[in-house]
Amino acid sequence: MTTLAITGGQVLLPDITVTRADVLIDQDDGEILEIGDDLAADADETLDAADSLVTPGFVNGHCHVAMTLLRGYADDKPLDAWLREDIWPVEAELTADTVRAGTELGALEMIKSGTTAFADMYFFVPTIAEAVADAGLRARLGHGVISVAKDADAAREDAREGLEVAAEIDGMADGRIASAFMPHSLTTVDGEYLEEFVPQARDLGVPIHYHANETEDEVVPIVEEEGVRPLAYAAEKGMLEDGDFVAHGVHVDESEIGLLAEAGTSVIHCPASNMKLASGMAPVQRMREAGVTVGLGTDGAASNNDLSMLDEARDAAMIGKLAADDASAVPAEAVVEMMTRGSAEAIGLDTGRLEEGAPADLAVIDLEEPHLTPRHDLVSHLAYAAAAADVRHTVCDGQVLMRDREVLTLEEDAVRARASEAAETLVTAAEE
Ligand SMILES: CSC[C@H]1O[C@@H](n2cnc3c(O)ncnc32)[C@H](O)[C@@H]1O
Ligand SMILES: [Zn+2]
Repeated sequence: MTTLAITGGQVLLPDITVTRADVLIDQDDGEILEIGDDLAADADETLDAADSLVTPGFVNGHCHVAMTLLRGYADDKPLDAWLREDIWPVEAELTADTVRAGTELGALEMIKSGTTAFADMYFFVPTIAEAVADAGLRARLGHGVISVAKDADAAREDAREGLEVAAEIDGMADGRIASAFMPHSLTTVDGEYLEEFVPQARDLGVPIHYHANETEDEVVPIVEEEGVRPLAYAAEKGMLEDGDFVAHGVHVDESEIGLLAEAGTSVIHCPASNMKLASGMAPVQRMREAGVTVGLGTDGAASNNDLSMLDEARDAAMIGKLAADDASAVPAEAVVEMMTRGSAEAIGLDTGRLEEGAPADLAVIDLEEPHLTPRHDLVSHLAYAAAAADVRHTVCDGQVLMRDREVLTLEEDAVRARASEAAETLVTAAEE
């Protein structure tokens, strides 16, 4: 057995308390062996965590990782115009090569900001899976299915690809990669395709993930055409079951919150994207009080504009208070839970907690910074004050992905150069 000890740190435990301890890891199994005192002596390798906080690796519950290529490409528009006028035309020019470059850039950014697992909906998913496997991260991936503006054959082919990809990649990278069936949203995939393909996804045993209730513009047509709220419609289509997870859940009413809680379908809250696209404020406090599992996600880098879960945590706490008109709503403990165990449970990956027997996915945050001084409350610092640049080390599945701010699984300069070139190629192709 090869072991790794994280020594001298303060450790964030599953009950969101912090204790002084070392963490001993079995690198062969990728599991935490022990959390306790003086564990360095027996370890083959150590990572110094003095003056640092050892947290579970952050879990980004909803992303479009290769959209790093479109960071800063189109800003300051609402969702529908942004997608139709800017994003979808350029995404039509994506290739496996450009998606690989964008995924590597996103993986680099995630590792540098302490994220060890994420859920992702995009195109060229087998290529994304390979890049994720090589970067050493954990992910649940799926092909984003869209039927609008396609003829029936093309729409059915796209949905079939969603299922085939889910079957192909599930379990890749020694189980670090899982899959899901991912219809883009309830308004961009026609009901007939949901009726045909959702049961097939159930047969495959994968969860369903989709954008839901993100804007009012998405709610109104479903109410008008189907006579029910979107999540009641989703339930009718068999898309609201235990293990399923929706992105956004901004415009949900009490009846829909009840449906989510009853079904065991989770919500991934994406506060930065919701603010930037002016989509609205999700009722996070109400959903949590009703028993809905709420995770946190960045959405793509084109609507955020970064993939830092630490930024997302602060945004979630701030907007959660504003939405509830209550400064005690969505407190630090809640967002720290949401960015770790909450997202992990929502997307169905076994991670997000530091305890014996848990997967060894963690981040070490350097506390020796002016903005993290003094140290009254490290949970408060994680929610409100820590930033991506404070992450010193990142470990996933027992493997060190970043040591002393140097990423070991990706060559940073080369990744940035390839991504810049791919972004240029993509935008040029879209303009021709
Ligand atoms: C079909 S793959 C995923 C698809 O989703 C688009 N997208 C990015 N951000 C959002 C968002 O906030 N709401 C809805 N759709 C979004 C992305 O550009 C891809 O086309
Ligand atoms: Zn999204």
